[in-house]
Amino acid sequence: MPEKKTSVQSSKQARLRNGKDTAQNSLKGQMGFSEVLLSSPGSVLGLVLVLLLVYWFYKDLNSDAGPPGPKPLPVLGNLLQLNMKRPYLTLLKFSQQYGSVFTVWMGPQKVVVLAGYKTVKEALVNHAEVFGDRDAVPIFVETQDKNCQGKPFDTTEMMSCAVSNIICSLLYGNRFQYDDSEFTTIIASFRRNMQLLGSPSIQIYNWFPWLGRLVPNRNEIFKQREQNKSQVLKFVRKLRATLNPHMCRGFVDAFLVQQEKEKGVPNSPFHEENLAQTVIQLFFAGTDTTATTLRWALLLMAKYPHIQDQVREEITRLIGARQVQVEDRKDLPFTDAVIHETQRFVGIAPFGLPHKTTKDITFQGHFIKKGTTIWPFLFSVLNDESQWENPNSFYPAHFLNKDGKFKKKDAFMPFSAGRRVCLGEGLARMELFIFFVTLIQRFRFTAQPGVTEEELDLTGNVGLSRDPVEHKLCAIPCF
Ligand code: HEM
Repeated sequence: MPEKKTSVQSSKQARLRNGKDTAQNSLKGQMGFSEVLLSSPGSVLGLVLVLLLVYWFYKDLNSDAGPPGPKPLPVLGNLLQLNMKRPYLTLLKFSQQYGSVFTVWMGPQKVVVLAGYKTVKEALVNHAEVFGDRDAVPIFVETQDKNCQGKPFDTTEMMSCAVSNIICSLLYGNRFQYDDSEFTTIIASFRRNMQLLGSPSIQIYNWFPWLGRLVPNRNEIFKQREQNKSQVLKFVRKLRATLNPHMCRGFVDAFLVQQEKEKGVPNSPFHEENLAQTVIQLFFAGTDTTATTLRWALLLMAKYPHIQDQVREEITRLIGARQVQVEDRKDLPFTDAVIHETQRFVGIAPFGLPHKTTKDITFQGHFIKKGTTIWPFLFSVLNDESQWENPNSFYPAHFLNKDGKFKKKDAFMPFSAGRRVCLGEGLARMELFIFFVTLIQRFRFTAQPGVTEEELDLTGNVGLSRDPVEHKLCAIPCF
């Protein structure tokens, strides 16, 4: 495959990813800490009082030894230096300044950030035990208890429904029609929760959990969580009523069968609360990540139609119109490379999830205390210049050798690595392949009329994950 066709230099994207965007873009893109607080005037007075009260508590913020980093302010830490809409850009700049192991203070919370492939791999794989604990995220802890016919459409709902149905099949042994109001209500409620969880005010809440009810989105999350839980328990009741222990329809059935066996066992984990939480977590972890990656993939295909043509040509040549199977992956190296490059390029989970050290460790010459919050900075691994030829471009050739065969890359870590590697990696990879091939087999994706390919925006918004900015695409049937 000619290199010219697969290397797409997106200079605007490159500047953004390097944190050197124009003044105009950074003004547009930045939402400062103070702006977020002032958007909720009722909380300002309370916040000032609380800040004064806790000042003495954090006054020795600077005295803790550990990896270097930008100088923090008392209580606020480094928040004022942080681009709240694109925090990964600030962290990339810090990593250039302070090296691959550095400290930032997210308000009063000390975070050690691990940046770049070599460092993240050394920590998560070579020291898997020490860096393998999950750190608690306050908002998670507290809430634990069409047919478009070529017309422009927002890909969000369609993708969420398709991917959620996979999780529904695994959990309930059942999938839903896209117009089933029970299903669309669940999807809408989960999506709203995802938006709230990724909102700047909830990020601030996670650093200052004592703000509690002053953060309005937190209260809505609690309400949504309760709704999600009662919806899940409603499904569980239906499944319990028709349970056949000899024919499990899905995870919930298997759980209920085990619950029956453990009746009377003290402290058995097989109780209703655990079941509801597990189902909710699998929905959260398994829907939005995969659906958003697929939305990015289609957006990239609309942006770079010559790459889309190459994918379709390969699919048509090798599997034609028949239904794709997982085993076809090995025969579709270019398609596989495009999917991998999509995941690398978009870095859907820029910071992974927080980890915590299980004991004191001296890592790359820096002392890190037991119990320190660790951020494996996956975005920096997926953009590490020492590992990727064109880190700032959408360049499927990253995953192809000179003969056009698929080439594995160790620095491909969108699912993280080590003890806490994504539980759903195998499922997600399967879903991405089957959905992507099926969609490209049947439709040509383009920008909506009046929007040029150049105008399709690849900037992305970071909440809980890195989402594409709102956009519409056209899906034109290929036959
Ligand atoms: C493109 C899709 C996906 C991406 C990019 C992704 C990425 C990640 C990442 C970066 C983590 C954090 C790992 C760490 O802490 O080091 C994670 C954790 C997790 N993921 Fe995924 N994920 C995806 C899909 C899924 C799916 C489909 C499921 C389930 C069905 C799932 C379930 C989980 C769970 C349960 C965890 C927590 C594991 C733990 O705490 O040990 N993920 N994922």
